[in-house]
Amino acid sequence: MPHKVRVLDVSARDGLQNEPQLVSAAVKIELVQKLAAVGLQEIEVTSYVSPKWIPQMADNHEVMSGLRRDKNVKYSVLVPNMKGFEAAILDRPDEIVVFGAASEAFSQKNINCSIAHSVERFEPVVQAALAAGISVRGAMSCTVGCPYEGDVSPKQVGYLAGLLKQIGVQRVDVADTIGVGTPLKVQRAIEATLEHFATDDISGHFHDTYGQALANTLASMELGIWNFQSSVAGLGGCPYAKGATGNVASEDLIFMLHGMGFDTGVDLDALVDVGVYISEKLGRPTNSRVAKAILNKRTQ
Ligand SMILES: CC(C)(COP(=O)([O-])OP(=O)([O-])OC[C@H]1O[C@@H](n2cnc3c(N)ncnc32)[C@H](O)[C@@H]1OP(=O)([O-])[O-])[C@@H](O)C(=O)NCCC(=O)NCCSC(=O)C[C@@](C)(O)CC(=O)[O-]
Repeated sequence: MPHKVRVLDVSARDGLQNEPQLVSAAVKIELVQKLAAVGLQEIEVTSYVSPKWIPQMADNHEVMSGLRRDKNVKYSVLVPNMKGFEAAILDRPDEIVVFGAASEAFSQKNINCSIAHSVERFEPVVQAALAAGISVRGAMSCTVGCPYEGDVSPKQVGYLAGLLKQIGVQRVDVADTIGVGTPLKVQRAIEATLEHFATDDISGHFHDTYGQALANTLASMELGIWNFQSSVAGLGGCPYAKGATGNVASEDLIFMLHGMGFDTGVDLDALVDVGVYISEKLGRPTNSRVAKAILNKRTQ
């Protein structure tokens, strides 16, 4: 078991990117500010991708430049290529995220190129970011299962992790994009990643489609992993992973971690209110079971 944990909230990016109705930049800014105010130290804010592919993220500049930044918070953004990097750098993110996939089919659907080509595209982005003093994370989608190919082997995960390491990516996310992972499969994916990255440099990013995300979190912790990503109110999904639901809810993850005696630095009650804020803006109830329980208790 690790001695500490860190939670990175991805709701403003992963959580909202799949929403069919455009959410205003003002609401996104408010969401990010509220997440920082309740104690989250890492927040994924937006992505600099093609607005034709992901219209919800077209306001990336407006959102990033509209933030009142907290110096204790690391603000990250997704960047798929140099065009995205050139736009992102104007907004001075603390970290950029290049995003690849362990499955060829998902790579093609998501970023319109093969795994090998994606890494060629990432290389100058990584070099430019590091030269500018910006940290670089690599997201690895479909590390246990792919919506197009089915099971994904640890060998495929190790292949991508090795390529990302070679081009200078500093830390990586092991993502279960469609939430089909179960604890032992997730451990195999993490072990394949550990051949290239240190325990401290690996995060778990688990979608909760089949209700396995917390079990997968615990299984990752058994391997010493202590960085996890989640989304307030359990928002999220990728437009290229149909049927997959949101990330594990930040409220659920933090409730579990607090229950295990970890200090996340996050005020859970206040985080529940952030989930209520964004859920009301989206016009539907929260997906977080912990938030529902806390809200029920408040009305008793
Ligand atoms: C990667 C590309 C851009 C390649 O897209 P492409 O069509 O192959 O690229 P292209 O270079 O041929 O350019 C085509 C058009 O896109 C424009 N373009 C090109 N690049 C950019 C850019 N950076 N920003 C803005 N515009 C851009 C470019 O200027 C051109 O515009 P046009 O001349 O047709 O008007 C495209 O496929 C894309 O944007 N895909 C979006 C992928 C995405 O955002 N997916 C969701 C995030 S990943 C995820 O959710 C998974 C994760 C991370 O959460 C982990 C997990 O759970 O799995």
